[in-house]
Amino acid sequence: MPRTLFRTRIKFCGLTRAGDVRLAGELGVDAVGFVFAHGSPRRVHAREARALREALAPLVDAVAVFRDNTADEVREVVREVKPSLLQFHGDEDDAFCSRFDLPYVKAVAMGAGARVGGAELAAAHPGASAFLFDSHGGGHDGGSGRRFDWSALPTDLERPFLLSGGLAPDNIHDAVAAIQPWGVDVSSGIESSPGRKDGDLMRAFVSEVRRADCRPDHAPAAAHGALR
Ligand SMILES: O=C(O)c1ccccc1N[C@@H]1O[C@H](COP(=O)(O)O)[C@@H](O)[C@H]1O
Repeated sequence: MPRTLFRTRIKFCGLTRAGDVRLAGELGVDAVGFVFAHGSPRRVHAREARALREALAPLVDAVAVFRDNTADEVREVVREVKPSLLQFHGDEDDAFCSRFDLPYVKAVAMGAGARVGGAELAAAHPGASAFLFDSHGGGHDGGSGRRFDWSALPTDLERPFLLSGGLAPDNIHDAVAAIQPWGVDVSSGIESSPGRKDGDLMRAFVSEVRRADCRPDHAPAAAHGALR
């Protein structure tokens, strides 16, 4: 039976325990995120994240997640944790996101029925290596476990993107099959409580993504989240 070898990237976000970081690596996850956003129940300090990073397997990216943190806070994290990618979830502009000499992902607020154009996003953040569509906005925070209306995703985005917001083992197969994003990002959907990941849910999430990747119609050329 022919299989299309297209692999959706997976990021697990909001890890706070070394055991969860180790398991993410063993499951073949591409990246783990450490949250430095003030007010998040998953927030870790730079020193804690540095210790967590030591539990990370080789070839797995560490992503530092911010929401309107100061430049000094971002610099401290970059120095201590040495992330390979930054993720900005607030109102940061391109000049701010670009000043740390690391690739960055810009989160786009899709809450409250927001609609955005791909060209508009690329113009606002020309330095972004990818965009991440999440359900925050309209009074809701990131990491809330809420979904947004996927039909609002821009169709003209010529940049890889990550799908996020309310993803979980019971909906991720259909999400990947329908949207074919470059990658997916999950936090609440693999947790037993904020910051504490559940091994069974982590395993089930990865295996459901891979099940979707193995669909015969999952072709990279058709994927609108693919690199061009
Ligand atoms: O996870 C958080 O607490 C968080 C706080 C502030 C900004 C972003 C945050 N996480 C991001 O939220 C989504 C995942 O949300 P969900 O719980 O799976 O619905 C993801 O992009 C995280 O990076």
